[in-house]
Amino acid sequence: MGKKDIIEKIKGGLIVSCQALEDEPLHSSFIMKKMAKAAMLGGAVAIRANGYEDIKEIKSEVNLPIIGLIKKKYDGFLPYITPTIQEVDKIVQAGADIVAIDATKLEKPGQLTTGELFQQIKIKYPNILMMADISTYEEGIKAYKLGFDLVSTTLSGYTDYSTKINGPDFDLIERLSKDIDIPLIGEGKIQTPEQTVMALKFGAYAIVVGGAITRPQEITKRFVSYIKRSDALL
Ligand SMILES: CC(=O)N[C@H](C=O)[C@@H](O)[C@H](O)[C@H](O)COP(=O)(O)O
Repeated sequence: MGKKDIIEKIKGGLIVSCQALEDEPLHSSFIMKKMAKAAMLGGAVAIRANGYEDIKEIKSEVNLPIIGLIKKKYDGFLPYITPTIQEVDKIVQAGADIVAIDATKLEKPGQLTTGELFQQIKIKYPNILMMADISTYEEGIKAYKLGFDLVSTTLSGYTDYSTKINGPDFDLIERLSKDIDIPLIGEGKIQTPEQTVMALKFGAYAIVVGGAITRPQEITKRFVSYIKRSDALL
Protein backbone atom coordinates (compact mmCIF):
# COMPACT_ATOMS: atom_id res chain seq x y z
CA MET A 1 0.00 0.00 0.00
CA GLY A 2 1.37 3.44 -0.89
CA LYS A 3 1.85 6.24 1.61
CA LYS A 4 -1.20 8.15 0.41
CA ASP A 5 -3.36 5.02 0.49
CA ILE A 6 -2.40 4.33 4.09
CA ILE A 7 -3.25 7.87 5.17
CA GLU A 8 -6.52 7.68 3.27
CA LYS A 9 -7.39 4.29 4.76
CA ILE A 10 -7.17 5.46 8.36
CA LYS A 11 -9.27 8.61 7.87
CA GLY A 12 -12.03 8.97 10.46
CA GLY A 13 -11.29 5.51 11.81
CA LEU A 14 -10.32 3.71 14.98
CA ILE A 15 -6.72 2.57 15.39
CA VAL A 16 -6.32 0.01 18.15
CA SER A 17 -3.14 -0.01 20.17
CA CYS A 18 -2.25 -3.59 21.14
CA GLN A 19 0.52 -3.39 23.71
CA ALA A 20 1.48 -5.33 26.81
CA LEU A 21 4.87 -4.64 28.38
CA GLU A 22 7.05 -7.19 30.26
CA ASP A 23 5.33 -6.41 33.56
CA GLU A 24 1.81 -6.81 32.20
CA PRO A 25 -0.15 -10.06 32.37
CA LEU A 26 -0.82 -10.27 28.61
CA HIS A 27 2.82 -9.77 27.61
CA SER A 28 3.10 -12.14 24.64
CA SER A 29 3.40 -11.68 20.87
CA PHE A 30 0.88 -14.46 20.37
CA ILE A 31 -1.69 -12.68 22.53
CA MET A 32 -1.02 -9.31 20.86
CA LYS A 33 -1.50 -10.93 17.45
CA LYS A 34 -4.88 -12.25 18.56
CA MET A 35 -5.81 -8.89 20.12
CA ALA A 36 -4.97 -7.22 16.81
CA LYS A 37 -7.01 -9.77 14.90
CA ALA A 38 -9.97 -9.17 17.19
CA ALA A 39 -9.57 -5.43 16.63
CA MET A 40 -9.48 -5.97 12.86
CA LEU A 41 -12.65 -8.08 12.98
CA GLY A 42 -14.25 -5.32 15.05
CA GLY A 43 -13.52 -2.77 12.34
CA ALA A 44 -10.22 -1.14 13.33
CA VAL A 45 -8.51 0.66 10.44
CA ALA A 46 -4.95 0.15 11.74
CA ILE A 47 -2.99 -1.28 14.66
CA ARG A 48 -0.41 0.39 16.88
CA ALA A 49 2.14 -2.07 18.28
CA ASN A 50 5.29 -2.11 20.36
CA GLY A 51 8.38 -4.22 19.73
CA TYR A 52 9.94 -6.21 16.91
CA GLU A 53 8.28 -9.54 17.79
CA ASP A 54 4.80 -8.11 18.29
CA ILE A 55 4.91 -6.13 15.04
CA LYS A 56 6.16 -9.15 13.08
CA GLU A 57 3.55 -11.49 14.56
CA ILE A 58 0.70 -9.05 14.01
CA LYS A 59 1.85 -8.46 10.45
CA SER A 60 1.66 -12.21 9.78
CA GLU A 61 -2.04 -12.42 10.58
CA VAL A 62 -3.57 -8.98 10.32
CA ASN A 63 -3.95 -7.24 7.03
CA LEU A 64 -4.03 -3.66 8.31
CA PRO A 65 -1.45 -0.85 8.37
CA ILE A 66 0.75 -1.07 11.46
CA ILE A 67 2.11 1.86 13.42
CA GLY A 68 5.26 0.48 15.00
CA LEU A 69 7.23 1.73 17.97
CA ILE A 70 9.77 0.32 20.37
CA LYS A 71 9.66 1.38 24.00
CA LYS A 72 13.16 1.41 25.39
CA LYS A 73 14.67 3.26 28.33
CA TYR A 74 18.19 4.68 28.15
CA ASP A 75 19.96 5.72 31.35
CA GLY A 76 19.88 9.47 31.80
CA PHE A 77 17.28 10.18 29.09
CA LEU A 78 13.52 10.51 29.42
CA PRO A 79 12.20 9.67 25.92
CA TYR A 80 11.24 5.99 25.73
CA ILE A 81 9.18 5.73 22.56
CA THR A 82 11.61 4.83 19.76
CA PRO A 83 14.41 7.00 21.18
CA THR A 84 17.17 6.12 18.66
CA ILE A 85 17.69 4.94 15.10
CA GLN A 86 18.52 1.44 16.39
CA GLU A 87 14.88 0.99 17.36
CA VAL A 88 13.77 2.43 14.02
CA ASP A 89 15.88 -0.21 12.21
CA LYS A 90 14.05 -2.96 14.08
CA ILE A 91 10.62 -1.46 13.47
CA VAL A 92 11.30 -1.20 9.74
CA GLN A 93 12.70 -4.76 9.61
CA ALA A 94 9.58 -6.03 11.36
CA GLY A 95 7.48 -4.55 8.56
CA ALA A 96 5.68 -1.60 10.15
CA ASP A 97 4.03 0.85 7.75
CA ILE A 98 4.37 3.88 10.02
CA VAL A 99 7.13 4.52 12.57
CA ALA A 100 6.15 6.40 15.74
CA ILE A 101 8.86 8.25 17.66
CA ASP A 102 8.97 10.54 20.68
CA ALA A 103 8.86 14.03 19.19
CA THR A 104 8.97 15.99 22.43
CA LYS A 105 11.53 18.67 23.23
CA LEU A 106 13.31 16.27 25.58
CA GLU A 107 16.86 15.32 24.70
CA LYS A 108 17.36 11.82 23.29
CA PRO A 109 20.27 9.40 23.75
CA GLY A 110 23.39 10.72 22.00
CA GLN A 111 22.25 14.25 22.93
CA LEU A 112 20.06 14.34 19.84
CA THR A 113 17.05 16.56 19.34
CA THR A 114 13.90 15.29 17.67
CA GLY A 115 14.92 17.21 14.53
CA GLU A 116 18.31 15.51 14.41
CA LEU A 117 16.89 12.02 14.88
CA PHE A 118 14.22 12.77 12.28
CA GLN A 119 16.94 13.74 9.76
CA GLN A 120 18.87 10.51 10.45
CA ILE A 121 15.74 8.48 9.84
CA LYS A 122 14.79 10.36 6.66
CA ILE A 123 18.24 9.78 5.18
CA LYS A 124 18.15 6.06 5.92
CA TYR A 125 14.45 5.44 5.22
CA PRO A 126 13.22 8.22 2.91
CA ASN A 127 9.93 6.45 2.18
CA ILE A 128 8.72 5.42 5.61
CA LEU A 129 5.76 7.28 7.09
CA MET A 130 6.69 9.05 10.33
CA MET A 131 4.38 9.73 13.27
CA ALA A 132 5.35 12.32 15.89
CA ASP A 133 4.26 11.47 19.44
CA ILE A 134 3.98 14.86 21.13
CA SER A 135 2.88 16.26 24.49
CA THR A 136 2.16 19.94 23.75
CA TYR A 137 0.89 22.28 21.04
CA GLU A 138 4.38 23.70 20.44
CA GLU A 139 5.85 20.22 19.92
CA GLY A 140 3.08 19.43 17.43
CA ILE A 141 3.81 22.57 15.40
CA LYS A 142 7.54 21.81 15.46
CA ALA A 143 6.94 18.23 14.25
CA TYR A 144 4.73 19.49 11.44
CA LYS A 145 7.43 21.95 10.35
CA LEU A 146 10.10 19.24 10.51
CA GLY A 147 8.19 17.20 7.96
CA PHE A 148 6.54 14.41 9.94
CA ASP A 149 3.62 12.77 8.11
CA LEU A 150 1.32 12.54 11.14
CA VAL A 151 1.21 14.05 14.61
CA SER A 152 -0.31 12.22 17.57
CA THR A 153 -1.26 13.54 21.02
CA THR A 154 0.13 10.34 22.62
CA LEU A 155 2.30 12.00 25.26
CA SER A 156 0.00 14.75 26.52
CA GLY A 157 0.09 14.41 30.31
CA TYR A 158 3.15 12.18 30.24
CA THR A 159 5.88 14.86 30.21
CA ASP A 160 6.31 16.90 33.37
CA TYR A 161 5.49 20.15 31.54
CA SER A 162 2.32 19.03 29.71
CA THR A 163 -1.27 19.40 30.93
CA LYS A 164 -2.36 16.70 33.35
CA ILE A 165 -5.97 15.82 32.83
CA ASN A 166 -7.91 12.76 33.74
CA GLY A 167 -9.07 12.02 30.19
CA PRO A 168 -8.39 12.91 26.55
CA ASP A 169 -6.75 16.26 25.79
CA PHE A 170 -9.54 17.64 23.59
CA ASP A 171 -8.15 21.16 23.81
CA LEU A 172 -4.83 20.05 22.30
CA ILE A 173 -6.63 18.07 19.60
CA GLU A 174 -8.73 21.08 18.67
CA ARG A 175 -5.91 23.63 18.66
CA LEU A 176 -3.38 21.51 16.80
CA SER A 177 -5.71 20.11 14.18
CA LYS A 178 -6.61 23.69 13.19
CA ASP A 179 -2.99 24.76 12.77
CA ILE A 180 -1.30 21.85 10.98
CA ASP A 181 -1.85 20.60 7.48
CA ILE A 182 -1.19 16.95 8.16
CA PRO A 183 -3.33 14.41 10.01
CA LEU A 184 -3.60 15.01 13.76
CA ILE A 185 -4.27 11.74 15.54
CA GLY A 186 -6.18 11.87 18.83
CA GLU A 187 -4.47 9.48 21.24
CA GLY A 188 -4.23 9.01 24.97
CA LYS A 189 -6.82 8.26 27.67
CA ILE A 190 -9.73 7.86 25.26
CA GLN A 191 -12.02 5.44 27.02
CA THR A 192 -15.45 5.52 25.46
CA PRO A 193 -17.06 5.57 22.02
CA GLU A 194 -18.51 8.98 22.93
CA GLN A 195 -15.04 10.41 23.62
CA THR A 196 -13.87 8.95 20.31
CA VAL A 197 -16.56 10.82 18.42
CA MET A 198 -15.85 14.00 20.40
CA ALA A 199 -12.16 13.81 19.46
CA LEU A 200 -13.12 13.44 15.78
CA LYS A 201 -15.49 16.41 16.10
CA PHE A 202 -12.69 18.45 17.65
CA GLY A 203 -10.68 17.83 14.47
CA ALA A 204 -8.79 14.57 14.92
CA TYR A 205 -8.16 12.77 11.63
CA ALA A 206 -8.27 9.35 13.31
CA ILE A 207 -8.23 7.99 16.85
CA VAL A 208 -5.96 5.62 18.73
CA VAL A 209 -7.47 3.69 21.63
CA GLY A 210 -5.28 1.36 23.67
CA GLY A 211 -6.00 0.46 27.28
CA ALA A 212 -9.78 0.79 27.06
CA ILE A 213 -9.79 -2.06 24.53
CA THR A 214 -6.65 -4.10 25.07
CA ARG A 215 -5.67 -3.80 28.75
CA PRO A 216 -8.16 -5.91 30.74
CA GLN A 217 -6.48 -5.04 34.04
CA GLU A 218 -7.30 -1.34 33.42
CA ILE A 219 -10.84 -2.11 32.32
CA THR A 220 -11.44 -4.24 35.40
CA LYS A 221 -10.01 -1.54 37.65
CA ARG A 222 -12.45 1.00 36.23
CA PHE A 223 -15.42 -1.28 36.92
CA VAL A 224 -14.19 -2.04 40.44
CA SER A 225 -13.50 1.56 41.38
CA TYR A 226 -16.92 2.53 40.06
CA ILE A 227 -18.51 -0.09 42.30
CA LYS A 228 -16.52 1.22 45.26
CA ARG A 229 -17.47 4.82 44.59
CA SER A 230 -21.11 3.74 44.34
CA ASP A 231 -21.08 1.97 47.72
CA ALA A 232 -23.56 4.44 49.14
CA LEU A 233 -26.11 3.38 46.56
CA LEU A 234 -26.03 -0.28 47.54
C1 LIG B 1 2.11 7.31 27.12
C2 LIG B 1 2.46 6.03 26.43
O1 LIG B 1 3.49 5.46 26.71
N1 LIG B 1 1.59 5.60 25.49
C3 LIG B 1 1.80 4.37 24.78
C4 LIG B 1 2.15 4.65 23.41
O2 LIG B 1 2.31 3.85 22.54
C5 LIG B 1 0.75 3.32 25.02
O3 LIG B 1 1.06 2.70 26.24
C6 LIG B 1 -0.74 3.75 25.05
O4 LIG B 1 -1.50 2.61 25.33
C7 LIG B 1 -1.25 4.35 23.76
O5 LIG B 1 -0.67 5.61 23.58
C8 LIG B 1 -2.77 4.52 23.72
O6 LIG B 1 -3.19 5.27 24.81
P1 LIG B 1 -4.33 4.74 25.80
O7 LIG B 1 -3.91 3.37 26.28
O8 LIG B 1 -4.42 5.75 26.88
O9 LIG B 1 -5.61 4.66 24.99
